[in-house]
Amino acid sequence: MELSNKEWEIEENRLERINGVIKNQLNDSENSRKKVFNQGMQIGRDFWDNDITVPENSFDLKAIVDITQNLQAVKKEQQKVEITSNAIRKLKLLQDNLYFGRIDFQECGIDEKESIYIGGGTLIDKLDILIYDWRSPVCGMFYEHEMGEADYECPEGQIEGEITLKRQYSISDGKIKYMFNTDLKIDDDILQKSLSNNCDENMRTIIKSIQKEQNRVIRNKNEDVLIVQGPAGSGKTSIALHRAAYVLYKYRERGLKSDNIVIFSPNEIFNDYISEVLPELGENKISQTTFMEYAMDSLRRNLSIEDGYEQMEQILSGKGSQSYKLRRESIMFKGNLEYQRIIRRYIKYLEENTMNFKDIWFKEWLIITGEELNDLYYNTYGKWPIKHRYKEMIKDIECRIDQKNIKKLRLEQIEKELDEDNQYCYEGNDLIKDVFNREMVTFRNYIKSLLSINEVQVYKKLVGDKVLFNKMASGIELPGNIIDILRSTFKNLNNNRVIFEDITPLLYIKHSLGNIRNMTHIKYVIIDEAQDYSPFQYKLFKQLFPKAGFTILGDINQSINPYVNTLDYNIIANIFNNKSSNIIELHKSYRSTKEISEFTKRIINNEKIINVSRVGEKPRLIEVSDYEDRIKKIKVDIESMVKSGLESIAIICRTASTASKVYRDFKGIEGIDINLIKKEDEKFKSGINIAPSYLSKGLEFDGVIIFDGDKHVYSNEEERLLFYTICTRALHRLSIYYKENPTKFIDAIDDELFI
Ligand SMILES: Nc1ncnc2c1ncn2[C@@H]1O[C@H](COP(=O)(O)OP(=O)(O)OP(=O)(O)O)[C@@H](O)[C@H]1O
Repeated sequence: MELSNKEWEIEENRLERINGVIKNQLNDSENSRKKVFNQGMQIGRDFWDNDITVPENSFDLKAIVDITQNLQAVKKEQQKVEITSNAIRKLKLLQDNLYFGRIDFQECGIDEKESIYIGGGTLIDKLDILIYDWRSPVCGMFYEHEMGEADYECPEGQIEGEITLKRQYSISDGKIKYMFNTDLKIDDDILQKSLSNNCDENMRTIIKSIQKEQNRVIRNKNEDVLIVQGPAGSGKTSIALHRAAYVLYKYRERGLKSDNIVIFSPNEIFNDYISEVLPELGENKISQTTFMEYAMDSLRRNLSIEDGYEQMEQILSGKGSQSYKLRRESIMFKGNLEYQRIIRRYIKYLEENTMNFKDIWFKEWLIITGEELNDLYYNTYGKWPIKHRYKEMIKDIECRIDQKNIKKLRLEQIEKELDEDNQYCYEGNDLIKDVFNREMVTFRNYIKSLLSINEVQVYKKLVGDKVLFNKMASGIELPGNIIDILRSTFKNLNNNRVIFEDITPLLYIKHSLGNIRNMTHIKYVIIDEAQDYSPFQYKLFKQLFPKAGFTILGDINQSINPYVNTLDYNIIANIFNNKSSNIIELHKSYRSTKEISEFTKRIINNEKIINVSRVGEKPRLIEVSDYEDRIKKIKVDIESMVKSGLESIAIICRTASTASKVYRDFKGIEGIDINLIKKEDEKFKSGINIAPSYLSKGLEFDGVIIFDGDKHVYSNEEERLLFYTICTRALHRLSIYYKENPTKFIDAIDDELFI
């Protein structure tokens, strides 16, 4: 709807006021930052000029108080600088993206209606709220309601009323480029415009066009466990990050900070890709990690640990062999909850049954009897994890060494022994003390080795002892080749090798023994690509983060590893059975054009997926005669994509070894600047990339070229979801290359859906 000149004038005047207010606030903040910075510098200078130092080992109370006070003052000034710098950063962000929406809301029982302008942050001038943060309760109505009756919940309760106007804006360089009234949902112009853009090197925020179903996840009231299933491109990662921003906003007053939130994502490249969303939303970066990074930090340094990609590569390349079958069974068995039960029983067994301590002597002195040790282990400290019991028992032994006056007695004894033996010639007590200290080091090391527990040894004992394993597994159905699985697990552990599916049991054992601390400071955990974690991994997450709420987002149809998937979100909900959980399903997909989306949803035969995106070209199936022809045709394809304005293009190969070969072949071609995505990469580069299938997950590209969409390459039914996942990475163009026959996964797709 065209807006009148009068309307334009009103809006432009208001915008001018806002620009002025921001400019003034920025000036004030800059000045106050300078001031506090100078104050801080002055305190620092005085500190050094007055030479306030405390001599080493001094107990001069006045000097210590002086120094502490000065340090506190410097710290306070630093905090003030940080606060003003943050305010400046937020104001600048707001200046660049003022506001994008407005609703006029007439609250029931109140005469005056209020115009609420919605932007990336809050702007207040005196008592007037000029821009509302998109996360504030009242702004929820912008995403949730159309014109007419509307309500929202705020700390004071439910507010009801009517939306009498809904307007959207495009503002840049402090000027309104366009604006329009809309009584529709926000999946119109602004959304379409945003979706038709090329993708960036970094993921973007979507606050201007968050959709109703997405908003319900972002603002969901369930703070315990929220599980979201959504098709490829439904905005799960975007939602995850916007939810983190929302939670930070909502609980800021309760002290929630960005370092209390952690997000688990599939790999470092993906971490880099999403890293700018929160800063763009005015928040500090939250801690982003991968399961593998966590495992590497937590397990022993001397272990050689396989990552999920090596596991994946083995699954993709070892089909049919005996070792492949064993591996498949091992992955499936070790990821499930039955295996976790076996290990839980085993830990309990260790805690309750196995110890039979012997008397401990130092030379001729009995320090503690086996009976006393048993009593400490099973009774005094019996409620604690084994590691903590040992720690306390070592403290008790130390006490007894003191109580029994062992040092004095032994020093006398050593002196006597040395005197009796004429070959020693010494003066003073140094030699005697040295001898005693050495003896004590040896004794303490012996105690430590006696009272320590190592997760690898513990795990090895379980898988290396068939009788013990069967006892722990009683009543649990085991795979037919369990003996081989156990044998190979034992062999690996014996060689200090941990294969990917053994990481979770090992971490679980380590945690249960008390060798990993709970991360109680983490209050919110976000797990993206949730379908890639096994039920056992969820058990571990629950243990590691006992004080956290969870948002878990995934797509069952993108389970690229057929043997590690959660299959059913109810299983996850059950795992967190002490917390309330909600499962929300999304149905709309935004990433790909209608044509690509129609094509891809038929790969998995899922008619429920609704595409809200723009029109584009149909996917193309391209036959080649041989390898050279494939490279030649792909080169032409890339050139045509670049010519039509696409900026990021991915050639996706099934395995890493094919990707490396193709990369080498393309590297030699003039005029094409190409990058190979490797699992150890930490940065995501836009442009033309070659990637193995499993590393492209979560990412998106303007154009996607499936390098080896041949019948014999993607032949195994278990890889259907992998094929679906890689095709759904495309925004605007999708080409699938094959020789002789394409993969059977497209057999059921109507001919008119591709060219
Ligand atoms: N409401 C929205 N407004 C604008 N763009 C959106 C919206 N929702 C999603 N998008 C865009 O759609 C694309 C897909 O989003 P995202 O990667 O978050 O989806 P996903 O569900 O995590 O995908 P996948 O499971 O396939 O990895 C992104 O480019 C994102 O910016």
